[in-house]
Amino acid sequence: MIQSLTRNFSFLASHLLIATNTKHVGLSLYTHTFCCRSNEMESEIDESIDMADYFTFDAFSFFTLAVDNEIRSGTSSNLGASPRVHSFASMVDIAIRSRTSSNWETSSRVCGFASGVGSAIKSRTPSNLGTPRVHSFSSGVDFVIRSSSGGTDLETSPVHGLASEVYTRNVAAGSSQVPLNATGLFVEGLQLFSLAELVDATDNFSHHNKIGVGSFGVVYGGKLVDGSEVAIKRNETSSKMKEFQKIVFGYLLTFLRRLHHEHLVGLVGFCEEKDDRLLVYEYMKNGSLYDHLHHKGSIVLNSWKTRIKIALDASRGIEYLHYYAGTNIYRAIKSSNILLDDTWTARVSDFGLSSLMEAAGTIGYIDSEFCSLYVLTAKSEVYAFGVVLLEILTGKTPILCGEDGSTPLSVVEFAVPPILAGDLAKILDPRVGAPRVNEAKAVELVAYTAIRCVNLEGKDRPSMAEIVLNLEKSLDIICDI
Ligand SMILES: Nc1ncnc2c1ncn2[C@@H]1O[C@H](COP(=O)(O)OP(=O)(O)OP(=O)(O)O)[C@@H](O)[C@H]1O
Repeated sequence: MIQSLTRNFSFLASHLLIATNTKHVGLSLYTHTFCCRSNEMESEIDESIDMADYFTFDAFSFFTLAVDNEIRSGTSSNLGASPRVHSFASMVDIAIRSRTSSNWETSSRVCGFASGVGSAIKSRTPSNLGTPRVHSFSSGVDFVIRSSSGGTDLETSPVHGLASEVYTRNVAAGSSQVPLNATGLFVEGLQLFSLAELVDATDNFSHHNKIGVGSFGVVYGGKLVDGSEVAIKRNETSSKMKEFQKIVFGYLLTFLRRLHHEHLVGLVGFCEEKDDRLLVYEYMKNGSLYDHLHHKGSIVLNSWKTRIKIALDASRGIEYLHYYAGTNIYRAIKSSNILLDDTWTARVSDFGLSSLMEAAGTIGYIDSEFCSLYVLTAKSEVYAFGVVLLEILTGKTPILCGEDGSTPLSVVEFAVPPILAGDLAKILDPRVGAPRVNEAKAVELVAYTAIRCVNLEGKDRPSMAEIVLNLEKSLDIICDI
């Protein structure tokens, strides 16, 4: 058991390095790489590792959660019996903060931790993190990774000790399969639901309660015992996908629980029982922007002021993800992921989630530059948001079916040439009607921003901060009327 644990921990630590090595590509490609590389690693380390062994990934998540929680709590150890982990966590925190001045404050410490260990290992010189203990920890990880024999000296290594402690705690908590359930304490800020509670909330996941299907699984509307309405995403997917979701679930939660913003759809809690993994979100009563633009034809959206306000709300949510959450984990900017609450305030949903389930994005929103360079950046997300702005202006879907069997056209191809030619009126959604004289200036500013977002090269596109400024100006103009 001890050898197996150590072997698995080394396997997982190897993936930690892969994560840091691919960080520039973003999380979605990281997860893609994760899947591909995991097979290679598996055979390098021990061919007998099978899917059942993946549960230690959750043990690893548990560990990072515990460390992270310790760092944030800044109080006496929640781990109680483990002051060593507490002081280790503090040390990692200091190391991470001293290394960069900026967004570690708000970004995921787990990511920072991975980066720190990754670069210390790669340097293989006295630690560039400044603290020898971090370096020696990373050396320990390195040693375990490199050792294919599972030799006895691993039993005394700090890595083994940590892994062992994590494992013991999981078993002591009564669940070797679903450690996060047993340690809900460490998923601070999220509610842990039992499956029975969610069965009750959704009338046993009835067809009547089903509100959609996405890459994570089926979405149900439900009501909790306290009367609050929620949207519940349940992993009703293939068994292969379920295995993958099992691996990434803890990782996903560590990201999502940190993200709070008035223009993001909040994650309320989760449930993890046997093969079931469910995410419980705030309920967005008025559905998606996509549905209103392309299916429902809601009269509420038949005003330029409302459309610009929705665009601004969404841009603020994405700006938060880019700058304040310190991570480009959002790979699903599209109008179906911009949801509207009961006050018609737009909130971005699915951040993080789609990035784990998909490699690059949805057709129609994929950055033109990504198609040639295969690298996703914040500017790829700006491109996708530009497509959303064009949908808002034109009322057209991202890909327009060709008339009379002609080749389908993207909304970018449809809208950009007339805008550049100064013929904006030609492409505006007729349901809203031509902007009045004073409105025209505001709508023009949105159009001008949109075409900059969909520039072929990322360097010519604006930042999310500039987009927010332009949309604020545009809304100000229209509100002054
Ligand atoms: N919090 C929510 N409140 C209300 N409806 C929601 C909520 N989350 C999702 N939905 C609805 O459920 C449907 C499916 O959503 P989901 O986010 O799972 O997939 P998607 O965004 O359509 O696709 P993908 O997962 O590929 O991005 C959407 O049409 C959306 O309108």
